[in-house]
Amino acid sequence: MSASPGGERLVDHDADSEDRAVEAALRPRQLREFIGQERVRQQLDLVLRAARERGATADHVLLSGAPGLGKTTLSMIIAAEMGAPIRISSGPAIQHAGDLASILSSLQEGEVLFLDEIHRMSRPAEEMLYMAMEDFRVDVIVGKGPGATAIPLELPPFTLVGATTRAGLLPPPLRDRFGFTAHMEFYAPAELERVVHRSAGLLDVEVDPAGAAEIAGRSRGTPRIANRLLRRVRDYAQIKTDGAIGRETASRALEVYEVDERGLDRLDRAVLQALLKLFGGGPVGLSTLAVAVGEERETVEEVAEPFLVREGLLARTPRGRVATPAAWAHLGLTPPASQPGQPGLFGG
Ligand SMILES: Nc1ncnc2c1ncn2[C@@H]1O[C@H](COP(=O)(O)OP(=O)(O)OP(=O)(O)O)[C@@H](O)[C@H]1O
Repeated sequence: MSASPGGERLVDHDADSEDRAVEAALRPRQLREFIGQERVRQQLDLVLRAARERGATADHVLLSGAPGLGKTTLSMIIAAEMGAPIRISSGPAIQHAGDLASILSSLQEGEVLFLDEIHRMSRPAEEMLYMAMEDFRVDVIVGKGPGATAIPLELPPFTLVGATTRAGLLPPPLRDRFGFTAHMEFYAPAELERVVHRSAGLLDVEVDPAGAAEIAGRSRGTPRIANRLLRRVRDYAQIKTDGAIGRETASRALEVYEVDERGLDRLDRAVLQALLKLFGGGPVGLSTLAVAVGEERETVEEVAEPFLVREGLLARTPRGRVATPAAWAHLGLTPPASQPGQPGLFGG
């Protein structure tokens, strides 16, 4: 997983090393323990149960969705539900067709192969995967130049679970070879509250419903972030209070870590503040905005903006970045009255 620009952020969707160390302990192991994603769960349940009843290997599954929504967890659940072993690798780790051939040729019958970031696989490996998925066969090329020969290699039936941040990043021939595609959505606050309660139980932390709601509301719809905020609030509670987490403790702790009640962190707020206070709400060009907050253009564009756009606080327009009325309200500021004859972009 690539590190985000802009340094370590508590609200980053990607896993840091601490996350990876605890995530294994917090992962649901069975489909019925997996919180939220009702539709995906129901559909997957049917796919897996039907395959089990037929005594067959499950169809290939493509999982798409933002980092931290549970794709790795689901792939492990698929293996567990099928009573099959799992092999984990990722697109960037498979740069040569030979890398893939060696993984495929060592799979056991029915094994689940999880390929994270499958859209980042090299072209030759991708082409080898087409045949492997469809015919459970690969051609291993031996030798070079005119003397090279293709040796066909039969593979045992396996289930490929591919994960990608966007299914649209996949070439259609690859996408079409998955029998089941599931798109994972951001989680609703009530679902994240359940994630917080469940993780608190596993970590042996006491959290009341209001405390869980406070953490869930700041977690950007993402279980990984909910789990991370829970751990930071636990630290605070341990040092500053009796260790139990209620609304007050959660909100004080997250103030210390600069994650506001909507899940914005220092960088997100700096971008909004510059946009509102220095540029009257825009439109302003991305580069100008980046200079104003003292960050790289890419950091503003890739790290801060996606969440601000998703939250309806910022809009990208052909004339530049524009704050929405919700942005003014969130920072407790009043938008300037629009010029006569020049209605605001949002009808103000
Ligand atoms: N539906 C869920 N219920 C409970 N916990 C969840 C759920 N989804 C994810 N989690 C927890 O969130 C953390 C991150 O999940 P996971 O690693 O599966 O995400 P991911 O989508 O694979 O992310 P990445 O693409 O970055 O690898 C894990 O600790 C996992 O236990």
